[in-house]
Parts: sequence; structure tokens; C-alpha cells
Amino acid sequence: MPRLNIALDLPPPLPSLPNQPHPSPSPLQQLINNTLSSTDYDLCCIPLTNARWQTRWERLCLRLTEDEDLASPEASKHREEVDREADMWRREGGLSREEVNVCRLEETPHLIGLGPEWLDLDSPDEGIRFDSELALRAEMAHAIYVSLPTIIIAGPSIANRHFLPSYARAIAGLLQMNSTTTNTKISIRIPISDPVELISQGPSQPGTNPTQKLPESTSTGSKHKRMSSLSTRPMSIHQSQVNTLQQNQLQQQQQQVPGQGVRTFSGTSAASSTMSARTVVPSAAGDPCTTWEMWDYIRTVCGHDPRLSVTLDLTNPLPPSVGALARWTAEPVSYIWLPAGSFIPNAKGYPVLSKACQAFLRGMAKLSPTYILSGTTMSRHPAGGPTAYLQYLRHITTTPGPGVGMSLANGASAVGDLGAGYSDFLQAPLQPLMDDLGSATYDVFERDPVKYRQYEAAIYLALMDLPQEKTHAIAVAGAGRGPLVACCLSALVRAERKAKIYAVEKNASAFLTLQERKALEWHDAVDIISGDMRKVVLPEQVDLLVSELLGSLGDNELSPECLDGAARFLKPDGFSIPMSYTAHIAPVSSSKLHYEVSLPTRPAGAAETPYVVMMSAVNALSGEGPGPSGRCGERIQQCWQFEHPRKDLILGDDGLPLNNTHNTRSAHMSFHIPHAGPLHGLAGYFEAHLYGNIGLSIHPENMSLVSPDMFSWFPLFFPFIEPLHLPSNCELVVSLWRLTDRVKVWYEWCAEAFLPLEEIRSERRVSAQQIIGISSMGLGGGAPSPYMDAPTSPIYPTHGNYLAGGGRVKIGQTRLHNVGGKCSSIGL
Ligand SMILES: C[S@@+](CC[C@H](N)C(=O)[O-])C[C@H]1O[C@@H](n2cnc3c(N)ncnc32)[C@H](O)[C@@H]1O
Repeated sequence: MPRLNIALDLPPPLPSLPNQPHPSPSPLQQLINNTLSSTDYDLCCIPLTNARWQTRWERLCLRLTEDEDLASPEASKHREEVDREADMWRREGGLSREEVNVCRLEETPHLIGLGPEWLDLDSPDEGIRFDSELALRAEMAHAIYVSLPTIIIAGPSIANRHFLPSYARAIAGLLQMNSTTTNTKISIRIPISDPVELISQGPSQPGTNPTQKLPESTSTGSKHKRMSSLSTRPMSIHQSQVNTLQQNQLQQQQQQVPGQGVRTFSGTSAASSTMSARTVVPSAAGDPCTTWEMWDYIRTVCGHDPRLSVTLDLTNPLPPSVGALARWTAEPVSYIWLPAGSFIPNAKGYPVLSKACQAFLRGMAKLSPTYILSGTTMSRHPAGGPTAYLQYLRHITTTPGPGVGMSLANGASAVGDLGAGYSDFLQAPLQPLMDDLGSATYDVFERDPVKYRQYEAAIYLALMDLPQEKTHAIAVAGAGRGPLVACCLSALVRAERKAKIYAVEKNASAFLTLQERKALEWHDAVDIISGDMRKVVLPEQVDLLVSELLGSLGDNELSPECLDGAARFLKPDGFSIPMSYTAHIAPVSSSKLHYEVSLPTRPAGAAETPYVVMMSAVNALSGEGPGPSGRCGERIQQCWQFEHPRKDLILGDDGLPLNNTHNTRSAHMSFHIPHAGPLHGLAGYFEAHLYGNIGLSIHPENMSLVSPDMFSWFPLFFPFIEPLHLPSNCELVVSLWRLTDRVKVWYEWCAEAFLPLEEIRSERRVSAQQIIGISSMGLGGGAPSPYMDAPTSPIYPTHGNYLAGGGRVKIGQTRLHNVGGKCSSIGL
């Protein structure tokens, strides 16, 4: 496993600023250098600014409480002066020298900067929100000035979900600062879980501590005891609406029967009349997603900016659900914050991580996050001292073990060095029919011993079913540089059968290699024929038609069309190897792949094109089982099948089918989505039945049984232009078509999301009326729908095929992608 970076959150005190001109190195540089040279840490992490900045900001931006404000003439004069100073600061912005911990370019290369914890971008107090944003912009400007590689910004407050839009808008604004010139990245520190949600959903992971004290901000909703000094001004219409809304919510909450209501969590800050607004987006039992949902909201508002990432904070307990954890493997997690408190003591008192946490970190390794260890000097564990955390973490991150989530990276372990650099890299699928492959591409194919072993085994079994005394005939259609011809020759020897082999290849360059092999190795045992298998004529009919024209989805390199043309070669009782193949898909989430397909440098239509991808930072969204409604299929579902040879086709005089309609296909599949996530695309796989019990498979759940360690094919990725947000326990209906005209074949795809009524009405989720109540709680929202309990509600119809097995509420859909093959197609 590659070595991952580990950073030390430097404990206070930090060195004071230099007191002589241009010291080199500066005191901070010296501290960083000493730390990195005397330990095995790679980076250091410190707050960008210090307590003086907090003091000044609070003095300028917060109003004194009535107790503090003596209302004397001197006091109000003083207040006026401070207000003036505050407005000057609001106009000019900026930090002063003694307020920053980092002030020189040379100090930042090995540094991660922390933004202030005390800023409140989502405060219930509108003035505090605005002044927090101004303050953070000053920090960002400084971070950009000193070329800080990353600034980690404290995440939004779980208690203030209602004001998350303000938080996200402020971050979007930061990303715009010097956006064309700066490399400074922003990482949002998001807790791995919301302890309140975990407690309400049941027991936590063993080795974690669900009862630990909630962070202050979680329970109060406000980080500041005072109000904003801006709040002394006339209240905006928005703010007064928010206040009314919150009061209504509080009343509703008080009227609700305990245990059945909308979960709100509100508290008043000590001296503020403004309330917090913990509006929990309802999550299904077993899917703690509050904190992920906050991140999802922020990055969506920020347009999936590549300079924005997550710092996943493991201070809170891990959610007990593996699926809830696995979603982070498809997110841009650049940092993992590991406080000493997240370790547990082993029998000898050394700090170790729970088994669940180890598995989680191993699963995250594919994202190459940097770990930040904090609180290591606080002597929380009896043995090992401050370096014990680092040594243990190095051990965990360099030794392989089971990780969370299903691997979608077919053959990734077998491909080894050959696959280096392929992770999440988008490759245009090969078009071996339209294009002529280069020798280097054939070379890569031929390095996979498993594929040819399977073919040879299948050919051997087929030969064993032929009589020994006769001389048979075999056609290898699409022979390339000849490896399948070699497989046939070996199988003939093993099976003690005799056969003439005909090798057909349309790539004139590959045909040169075939000529050479015939001259030097095969001689009369093999006849080579140059041309398209749909047109060439063989001197005799054959017993076996061997081909490998399979793409990642099976049929996407036009194996069906080519083999329709080559079926003429077969005797009436002849066999094709492969005999059949199937296409399979699963809905996936991957912000990396979504970002890659959406890059402005890609050609038009790039986001409506299927790609071959060795999937790594990808999470499967679908779950096993039928879902709450009983309507859904497996986690990875079969779309369709092709069989060869087809005997039911009407053929023309040339022996070819009159048209290609028989090769069109359509599939409509329902998937259960147990854990909320954004749908970014579909992962496509194939399985081929070669002969007897021999096959090829890149289906993630079957590959290790059917053709273990085969690495010739990576999955196909069908992207969605716009991610579709899927809530937990919803149903996703995916439609995929294989279409064709006279000159090409193409795929079209789209998806729809539904929330089953069973789920909405289930005891585990809030009642349907409450759902409507929640969705209408935004400003201007009305009362719960009067149609809710009507038997033939237009919102929740309960009859008709479409809703067979119970109703469901449509919650979203994508557009149809690649209509008419306008963005991608495969030439016939
Ligand atoms: C995926 S490669 C397989 C090559 C080789 N059989 C192997 O397994 O390594 C497919 C081969 O079929 C050839 N091919 C594709 N369509 C063909 C057609 N219609 N007629 C003849 N050859 C074709 C391509 O040029 C290419 O060499």
C-alpha cells in the first residue's frame, strides 16, 4: 500500500512573531522543520489566525448584552465609536500582523491552515452570518497571499441546518476569490456523524462512544452569546420571516406527541432571542446521513468545484451502518481528522482504533487522504506517548485488510503495475470494428493469462463433444495477432482431435502478424483470411466459431452484429464460443467521475458518452433485496442477453439478416437505494458463457468465481449530466436502451426516483403528513396538503400498473441521455 501523508495538528503554544528583520528561518518555519525532521510526520497543521483576531472581531461585531451595557452616556459614546470602527473594518476588511500565526510564504509549503472555529457562517443571527463571512474572506485572502496549499474551514452547525444555504453561499463566494490564479484549496470539516441522529437510530459501532458530550455548537445552535451589532439595525424581511417560521416550528414541536414528531432540536442562546433551527431532513432507519447531506448541499451549491474537498472529522462515533460509511469513499475526502479521543486503549494501554474504524480507514485509502492527528500530547492513553498515535496509524495505513464498500474496480488487484494510473481515468471504449487496433493494444490484451486460459478450456470442452475420428473445422473470427488461434491449437492437442483452423481478421496490420505466425509457427494447420467476417467466404463450414469481440458491457463492441455475419460459417449443428453474454448495470455515485466528465475542456457531449473506467473512488448506491415496497431487484441487475448462433432470423441472399432490429434491446430496472447519495452514473458489466461451465465475468459479485484475476476489461460508466439526489430508502428506476439504425449502434439512458409510500408511512420515518409539512416549511410554504389522506390523492395514487404493489411518490428524474446517438455511437 502506498504511504499516505500524516499531519500533526501542532499543539499550542505557537511561536511568537519574529522580533528582528527577515529571520531565516522564521520561528514558525523552525518549529515546522524541527517537527518534520525529528518525527515521521509529513505536514503540520495550525490555525491561520490567533485569539487576538477573535477578540477584535467579537468586540467589533457583537453587541454588548444588556447586563454589560451600562447605558451610561460614556458607554453609548463608546459604543458609537466601536460601531464606527466596525463599519470601517466592514469597508476595508483585513487582518493585522499580530492577529496571524502565519505571515510568510516560506512557512506554508508543509502547512495546512485551519480557519477559525468561532466564525458562525450559519448563525441564526443574520448579522453574525454577514460579519462571519467578511471575516472568513479576510482569512481566505491571507491564505491566498501566503500561498497556503489548503485552508480547512469549520463545518456548518448541525443545529443550524435551516441556515445552511447561507453557509454554502459564503463558501461559494470564497471559491470565487482569485479563482483563476490561486491554488489555495478549501476543505470543509464535516463530522462523520451526528450523535443525536445515532442515538435516535440505535446502537453504534462497537468501540465507539455514542454518549460522548456533544460539541457546544451542536446543542445550542449559536457559537456566540451576544447578538450581532448589525442586529440593532432594522430587521430584514427575510430575517423576520425566519423568526416567525422558527416560532411556528417551536409551537408545532411543543404540540407533538413525543417520539412521533418531526425531529427539531432547538435551543435559545444565552442572551439572544434568536433561536436555532435544527430542521432534520428525515433519514431512514439505518441511514445516518445528516452530516453527509450537509456536505452534499454545500458542494452542490458550489457547483462541484474541484478546489473544494471534505475534511472528515472522526471526533464523533462512526455510524453503525457500513453503507452509510461507504458513501464517503465516493466523495473528495482530502483530509481525515483523527483526534486522540477517537483511539481506544488496547490491553497494554497503547492507543489503537476500533475494528470498524480500521476497516473504514482502509476503505478510504484509495482516495489517498492526508490524516491529521490532533490532541496527541494530551496523555489520553497510558502507554506509548505522543508518537504512539503516529506509529499505529502508519501501521494501519500500510497493512492491507478488509475495507468498507464493494469494490467496483474489476481486476484492480490482478492488474498490478499494468493498471497504475488507470484508476478513475476515463477511456473512450474501443471500436475494433471501425478502427484498427495498434500492436500495443493487442499486447495489453495478451498479457491477461486468465482470459486465454478460459477460452482454451472452453474450446477443449467443445472439442471433446465432437467425434474423435473425423477432421473438424474451426473459425477464429477477429483473430487479432493470433492468441485465440494458439488456444485452439493447444486445445486440439489436449483433446486429441484434428481440425483445420481458419483465422479471419479485418485489420490489415494485424494480418501481417498472422502471416508471420503462419509462416513460422502454424504452417498448414491454419488458413488465414483477410477481411470483414460479415463478408468473407470460407472454403468450408465449421464446427466451432471462436471469437472475442466483447466490450465491457458485452455487446458494446458490436459482437452481436459481427457474429450475425459470421454465423454463415457454422454448420447447422455448430457452436459459437461464446455461446451467450449478458449486460448488467448498477447505479453509482462518484464525484470524481462526475467532475471528470463535466470538465469544460472535454468536447461537447462528453457527459453523454459511456467510458471504460477502472473504478476506484466510486460507491455502489443500490442495496440487496426488494426494498420496502418489494418491487426492487438485485444490487447489480441484468439488462439483456445475446445468444449465438441465432437460428430464428430471416436472412437475405448474402446470408446476412435483413436488418438489425433483432439486436435492439431495452431494460427498465428498479433498484432499492438504502443510503442517500447523489446518482452520478451507471456502472456496466458483462458476463459471457463460453462453453460448458466455462465463462468470463467482470460482474463484481461473480468475477472471483467465474474468471478470478482476469483484468482485460474494466467496467463501462454511463454518466448523468446532472447528479440526481437520492434519499435513503428510495427506489430508482433505470431505463437503458440499445438502439440501432443502418450505420450505427448507440445507447440511451435515463432514471427516475420514487419514495415508496410504505417507506413514508412506516413507523421508522415521519408520517406522510409530516413529510409534506417539512417540504412546505420553507419560506412561503403552505399548510400540509389537503389531499394527503384522500383515497385517490393525485399525489399518492394507489392503483394502476405503474404503482402496482403500493403507491410511490415521484421525487426526481434525469433527462434522456444521448438521444438518437447524437453524442456517442458505435459505427457498424
Ligand atoms: C478484441 S480484439 C480480439 C483479438 C484477439 N482475438 C484476442 O483475443 O486477443 C477483436 C478483433 O476482432 C477484429 N474484428 C472486429 N470486427 C471484425 C470484423 N467484422 N471482421 C473481422 N475482424 C474483426 C478486430 O480487428 C480485432 O482484431
